[in-house]
Amino acid sequence: MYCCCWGTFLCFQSLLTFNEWLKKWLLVFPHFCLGRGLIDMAMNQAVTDVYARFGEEYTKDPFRWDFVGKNIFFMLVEGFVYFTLNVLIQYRFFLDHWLSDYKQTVVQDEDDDVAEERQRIYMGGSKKDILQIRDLSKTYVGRKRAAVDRICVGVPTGECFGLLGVNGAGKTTTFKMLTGDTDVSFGEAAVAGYSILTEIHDVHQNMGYCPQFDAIDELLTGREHLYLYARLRGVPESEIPKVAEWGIQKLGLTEYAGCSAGTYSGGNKRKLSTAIAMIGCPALVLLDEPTTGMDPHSRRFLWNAIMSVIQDGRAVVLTSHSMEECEALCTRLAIMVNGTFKCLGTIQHLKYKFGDGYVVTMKINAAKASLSPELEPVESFMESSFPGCVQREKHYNTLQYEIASSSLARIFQLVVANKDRLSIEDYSVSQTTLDQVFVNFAKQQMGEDEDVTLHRRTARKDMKILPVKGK
Ligand SMILES: Nc1ncnc2c1ncn2[C@@H]1O[C@H](COP(=O)(O)OP(=O)(O)OP(=O)(O)O)[C@@H](O)[C@H]1O
Repeated sequence: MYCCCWGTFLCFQSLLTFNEWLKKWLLVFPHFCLGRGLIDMAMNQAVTDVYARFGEEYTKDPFRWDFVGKNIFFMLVEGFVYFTLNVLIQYRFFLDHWLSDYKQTVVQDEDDDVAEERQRIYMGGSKKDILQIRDLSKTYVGRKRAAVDRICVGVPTGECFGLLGVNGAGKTTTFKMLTGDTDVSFGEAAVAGYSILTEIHDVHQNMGYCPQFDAIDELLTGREHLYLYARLRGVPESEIPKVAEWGIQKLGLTEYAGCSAGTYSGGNKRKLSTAIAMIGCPALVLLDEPTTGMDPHSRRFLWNAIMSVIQDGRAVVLTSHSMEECEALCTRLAIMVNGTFKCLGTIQHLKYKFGDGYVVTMKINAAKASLSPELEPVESFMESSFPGCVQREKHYNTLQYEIASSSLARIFQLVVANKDRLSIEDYSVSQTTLDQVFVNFAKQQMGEDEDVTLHRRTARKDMKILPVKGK
């Protein structure tokens, strides 16, 4: 019995000590200080009431240190400390220091156009560009590999810059960093001279964004959306109806402008999202796959709207999985793989540099109607005239070759000169499509986690499906 009581007492003592210790340590939380202070004051009032019932006076100074004084003191100190901490976090004070290692790693195996653009940005050559991106990077928490890895680009006025890449390449993450939707892990970017790190409100004033998934309110009509966003963008009240009507006309939404957006088809929602991005004439318009789900007519309508933005001397950054769209709109483009730019330049330049050269298709005549066309002479002619050419297809009377290292004029010259001798009925010469260039790069994203470098034409053949050698 004695032991049991002694044990309980000891346990009680240690609990009391623990309680005292906890009451001290929990003072670092302002919520605890406030709560504890209020409880102590309430208890003090209860004790005063009890004393009063017995006709005695009980007064205790509430500001005493061991009463509410320490709680008030800690709350004051914490208010100052936490506010300072908040400001430092807001302005990325710690992040910049923690991530300083990022700066020191060198980008390896970079395409020369991408490296040239990087140098241009480093040397300050993009000062006049509407969008300047310098080493912009993002690594999501829990991810080993960066979703966006030190990309550099400058987009001048009057340019439509295309950002291509397979799913997961990092296009949307880039947009999210530019719009402030997600934190930047490293690097910086500026829109119309305003930094996305420190002047995001000014950035928003100069930027329109059409996100990949329509951010629209199902209950508002198309017109109401445009009114709302025009107001948010700071369009003067008297001009809002005019601006909203402009958006409705521009994107062909006249018929649906009065209907609630919840009833819109997928394509019309995209149109509305694009109209919202364009409202108020921002200097930079970011469009994340704006034509997804649109019919060809609407798509062309939207292309015209995008063209008018470029002609206005503003800039557009566009992501799309339609090469046709990129060919129609983009003045320059970059293909993103695993968060990095693998190539950058005009479409023609990329086709020439990374494309498979030219594709020659020939139809061969039979010497007599009863005989099969003779393909061997044409095959030996192609192999001797264009060493290294690759036979892509061989059918009954058709041959198709891929010629990497020859000029268009030489191909025409040789084929025309030997046309009759080789019984070539007709032929066509076409350049590599942007699709082929894209597919070559896309293979890298689908491959191993480790980056694979794509070199110019010499290395390109390694990546191709083996040609048909149907002899
Ligand atoms: N919130 C997130 N948390 C963790 N990882 C993410 C998050 N968002 C994107 N990622 C990862 O970052 C990488 C890039 O994704 P992102 O959405 O930017 O690609 P994308 O090029 O826009 O693809 P898509 O063409 O499908 O839109 C992917 O590997 C993706 O899984």
